Amino acid sequence: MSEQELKALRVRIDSLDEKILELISDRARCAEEVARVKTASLAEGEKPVFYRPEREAAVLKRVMERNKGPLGNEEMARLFREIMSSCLALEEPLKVAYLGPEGTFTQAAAMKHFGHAVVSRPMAAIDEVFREVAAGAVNFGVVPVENSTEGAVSHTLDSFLEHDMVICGEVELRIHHHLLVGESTKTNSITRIYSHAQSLAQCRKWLDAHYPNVERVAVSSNAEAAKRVKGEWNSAAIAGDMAANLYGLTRLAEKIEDRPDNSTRFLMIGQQEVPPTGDDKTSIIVSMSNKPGALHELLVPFHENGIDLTRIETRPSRSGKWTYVFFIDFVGHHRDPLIKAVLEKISQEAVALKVLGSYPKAVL
Ligand SMILES: O=C(O)C(=O)C[C@]1(C(=O)O)C=C[C@@H](O)C=C1
Repeated sequence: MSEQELKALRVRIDSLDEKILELISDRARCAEEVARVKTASLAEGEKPVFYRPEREAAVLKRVMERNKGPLGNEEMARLFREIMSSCLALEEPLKVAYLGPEGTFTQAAAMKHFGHAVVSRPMAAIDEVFREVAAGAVNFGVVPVENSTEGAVSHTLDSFLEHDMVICGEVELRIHHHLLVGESTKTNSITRIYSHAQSLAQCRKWLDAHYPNVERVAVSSNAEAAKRVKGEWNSAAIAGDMAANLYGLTRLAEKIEDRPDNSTRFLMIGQQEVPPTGDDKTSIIVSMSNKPGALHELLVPFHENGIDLTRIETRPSRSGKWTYVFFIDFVGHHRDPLIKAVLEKISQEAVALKVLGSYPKAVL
């Protein structure tokens, strides 16, 4: 390519950037207007609802449907995700608590769902995320709920039993783990590997093969593991890209998770109900009496009405020995007439039924 051609293309890019800049600013002014309209039309004592997950899902889907390339759908939606995040911040800067410290996969999930224009607050434990949301100190919380290799995150499920929370969104993240070392680590003298228990379990076979005699130390998060390794000459950490970059660690081995499709699903929790979008999921907790056939009774109405169950998890109820609750996710919104009828049928048989929330299926 000649210098001349390159120059001409850059002139074109500059001119397109000016147009994009103008359009984004127009869009941002629209969002300011939206905020004004939302505030003006309130009944007395009512608070404005600026964040609208159902609308955000529709905007992102529309972008993906209309995209003709060369950028891929996910890439294009990610750019619009950030534009919308900044527009929302003009209306109201969202405060989001997540399972910290900084650099966790949960933080990456929060950014993937809300974009980067939020005020994010790392919490030391899952329960603290729930408490921060319940206290109204933040608008939303982000917690991991299940991993494709290791199953349910029981701390999260148990927290739902203790707090009244509304699930308003979900996001899935492909999880890649790396073996990380600090500048002072002597790589052939590693005697200890830190990570979160879930991450150690997700890399069990790789560790058995490569570091069979090295002590595996479970810590509160993989970002915490990365933090510890910094000054220790004989240890390594298993963590992801965000933690590696944040703590300036070197990747001794990359993508060491046992399953290449290793993914984690995260939930957004808050106090706000989300209206139907036509492509939603619902999460409920049900406790049944401890009698033969109880689980069968619970599942029949879903089967008879052709409702797609996406997950069922059992946990001790914490209110009696050997009594259990079922966490169930299914496709549909609790305001859909069919789902309403099924939930009514189940509540006739159940000891207790609680709808944790209906929310748009993850778009990104
Ligand atoms: O449509 C709205 O209600 C808006 O507030 C606008 C907008 C957007 O930028 O598109 C911003 C924030 C909401 O979460 C959803 C959409």
